[in-house]
Amino acid sequence: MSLLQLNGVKVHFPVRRGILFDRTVGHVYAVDGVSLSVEPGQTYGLVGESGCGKTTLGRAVLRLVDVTDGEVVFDGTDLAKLPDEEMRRFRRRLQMVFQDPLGSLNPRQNIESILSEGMEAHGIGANQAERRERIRGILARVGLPANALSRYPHEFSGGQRQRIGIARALVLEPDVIICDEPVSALDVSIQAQVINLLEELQQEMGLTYVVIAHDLAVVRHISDVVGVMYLGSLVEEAPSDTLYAEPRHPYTRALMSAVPVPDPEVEDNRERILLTGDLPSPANPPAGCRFHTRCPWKQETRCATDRPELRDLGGGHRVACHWAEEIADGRISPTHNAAQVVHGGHTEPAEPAGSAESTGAAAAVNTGKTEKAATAAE
Ligand SMILES: Nc1ncnc2c1ncn2[C@@H]1O[C@H](COP(=O)(O)OP(=O)(O)OP(=O)(O)O)[C@@H](O)[C@H]1O
Repeated sequence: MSLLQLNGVKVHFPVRRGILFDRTVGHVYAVDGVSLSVEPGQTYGLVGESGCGKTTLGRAVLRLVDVTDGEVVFDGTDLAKLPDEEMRRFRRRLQMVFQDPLGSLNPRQNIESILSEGMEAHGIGANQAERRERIRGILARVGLPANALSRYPHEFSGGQRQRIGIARALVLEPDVIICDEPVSALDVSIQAQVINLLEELQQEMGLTYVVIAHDLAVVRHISDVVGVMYLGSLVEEAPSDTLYAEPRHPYTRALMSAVPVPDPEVEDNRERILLTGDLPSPANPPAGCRFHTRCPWKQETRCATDRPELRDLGGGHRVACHWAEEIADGRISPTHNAAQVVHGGHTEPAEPAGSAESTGAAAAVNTGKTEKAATAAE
């Protein structure tokens, strides 16, 4: 059985107006019907552009924001509708590690006090001496010096502060840790150390992770399963290796094509899908497929009218695109009239504007390549 299962989770924030902010004039559809499951001991990676609802989804699992609709089933109990009093029993078992370690640590508390706080609240340790012993053990395990106990957050480097954030979650002996952009505030040289630490801790303690990140490289390394979010919904989900080898949703393909390849020769020749246009507002999402306004493969039928459900392609690979198979085998090519092909930074216009009806505009100059480089016309 899954340890954590989300069924149709929605988080809609009301947009209020008026002098007293008492008039609801609309909603921000931050999370709009997400279903996924996370198995015990697994890492589920959640990726997507800024504003797609990743953080809100993580916060909804912990009930830090109210769930508008849907279920958050943790270890057999739906947390979404649980009264606050009962939710307290589960709080300890679900912890979060934040992006900005300094911002999430009280600068006036020393490390012992920061780490003791949650333990006291959850009745862990009979007294302070016992709690201190436990904190010492955890600090050593996350690679911090013993004298860290009496020091303050500003005395540590960024990487050390993230280790404190991890220790703060660990002292509560959680089952699930939601890591929200755990390394994006850190130097690249430090990122791998923190990721490795998270992996080691997972193996030793049997932890289950949900790792939220905009950086595909981070998620790839650490995740068993990856879910890609766009404008409040999951558009694709697959075992990590499958997703990276065979991305099926146009948005996932665009995200992947933006990741640089370390080999300069490959990097110079590889093609990229450049998405133009801003992410639409989650307060006013497009009808039909939410990605259709930026999708190079947009079709006249269905895309603007029918919202695609996540459907199973087999082997745990799910995709929310009406045309995933046709795009994959080349039966559908990019359809817009402002296609660009980017070769290692050199931009060449494809067919002249107006050739949209020749649906192979970008494909024509991409013959034999796996990725189609294109920009959306809108
Ligand atoms: N409390 C709130 N009230 C109203 N709107 C909110 C609230 N919290 C988030 N939003 C909106 O919900 C949308 C999703 O935000 P969220 O922070 O979950 O995205 P994200 O993918 O995690 O982005 P980032 O990586 O920038 O944090 C955004 O448009 C955001 O402005």
